[in-house]
Amino acid sequence: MKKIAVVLGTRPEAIKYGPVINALKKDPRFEVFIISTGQHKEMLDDALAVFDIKPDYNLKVMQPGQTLAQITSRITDGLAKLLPQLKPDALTVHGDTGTTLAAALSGFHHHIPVIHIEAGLRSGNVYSPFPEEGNRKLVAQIASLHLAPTPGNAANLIREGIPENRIVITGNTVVDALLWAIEQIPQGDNTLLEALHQDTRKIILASAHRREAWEKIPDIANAIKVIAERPDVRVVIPMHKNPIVRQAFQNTLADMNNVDLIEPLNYLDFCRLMNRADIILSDSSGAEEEGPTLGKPTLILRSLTERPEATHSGSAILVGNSGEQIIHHVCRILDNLSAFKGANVQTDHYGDGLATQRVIGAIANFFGLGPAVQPFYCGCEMRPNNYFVTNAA
Ligand SMILES: CC(=O)N[C@H]1[C@@H](OP(=O)(O)OP(=O)(O)OC[C@H]2O[C@@H](n3ccc(=O)[nH]c3=O)[C@H](O)[C@@H]2O)O[C@H](CO)[C@@H](O)[C@@H]1O
Repeated sequence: MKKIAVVLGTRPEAIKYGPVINALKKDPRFEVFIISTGQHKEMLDDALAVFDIKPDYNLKVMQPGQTLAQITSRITDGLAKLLPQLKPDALTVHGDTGTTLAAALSGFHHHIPVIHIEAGLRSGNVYSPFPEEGNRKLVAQIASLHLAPTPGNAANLIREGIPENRIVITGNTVVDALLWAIEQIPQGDNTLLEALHQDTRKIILASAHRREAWEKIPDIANAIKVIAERPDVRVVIPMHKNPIVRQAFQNTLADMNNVDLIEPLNYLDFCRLMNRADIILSDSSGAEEEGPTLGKPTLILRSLTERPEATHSGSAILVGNSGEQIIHHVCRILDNLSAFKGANVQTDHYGDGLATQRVIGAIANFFGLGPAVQPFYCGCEMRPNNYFVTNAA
């Protein structure tokens, strides 16, 4: 039996790891230790609870106003105490957060093979997103096994000199989490969600929270205000816990009666909300993957992305964060919704719901405990819809 240390610290890591942790726990070939760094606090615990997961260890690094240097040093320090006791055969990290980089570095320091899930995403600009692009590039240099969600992600790694036999294309486990979540029967009442299902207006799910967008959030909020003046729309904004983000939305939108400024939702309710939405307008990486998977017109509030599959096929569009562009694109899609719904929009850019199985298979194969895995192939290049491109004004 191989001992696997799973390290995570943020809400999106919990969501994307959820199905993987539960599958690893059921697999008799592995013994799993879940180590939370606590980089996000409440949001992480809420997301883990959805998958019924409790960390075995918590490094509790979160402190108000902490710097990247402090996060990194507290995590490496905490793991330096824990890893020699646990003696794992491998350490898994996910994506590109501060937790990801610090945990990978700790694995390296202790000569423990690092398995990188969601490897190979690249925006091409090391400072954008910051620090995530740098984090994932650095982890690629340390990892022993690279689990790339898409063929494009694998190609990025090969271009950087990572040996092909260390890369497996798995699909993204967020698709597995999402497909599972929308099948779940809602627990408890969410009166807003019930109301939205009865509401005949067009529902826009909007959010923005990225570090690089903080100073633009007032512009984004002003653009949403203009859009919300249309009588045929209702805008729902689950606000991130960050006070800068909340203040900017509240200052501009608190008085609008067709804008709902709400607290973050648990993952199951958030998936129901995405499923009800007619348009998703967001700078969240999760939304970039989840929106196109649900076949929703997804407008990305960024000027570059490390997830270009949906924008290449035309199922999503990069609108940047200038108010004028946001208003233009949202109104264009609002006025063409029936055409979008009738179009054969590609939904399998990021996965087919079998990524977890491939991730577990690839880890087993890495240890010689199972056969090689058949890679995920999304056919992105083969089936462009170009909905947004052909309909661009
Ligand atoms: C700061 C940070 O950690 N950023 C990372 C985060 O970005 P990302 O911007 O996606 O992070 P978010 O904190 O928005 O989390 C997104 C996830 O949370 C869910 N959700 C969102 C709102 C809500 O009210 N309830 C809820 O459950 C979404 O369905 C999604 O799965 O994850 C990405 C991987 O996916 C990484 O590339 C980013 O570096």
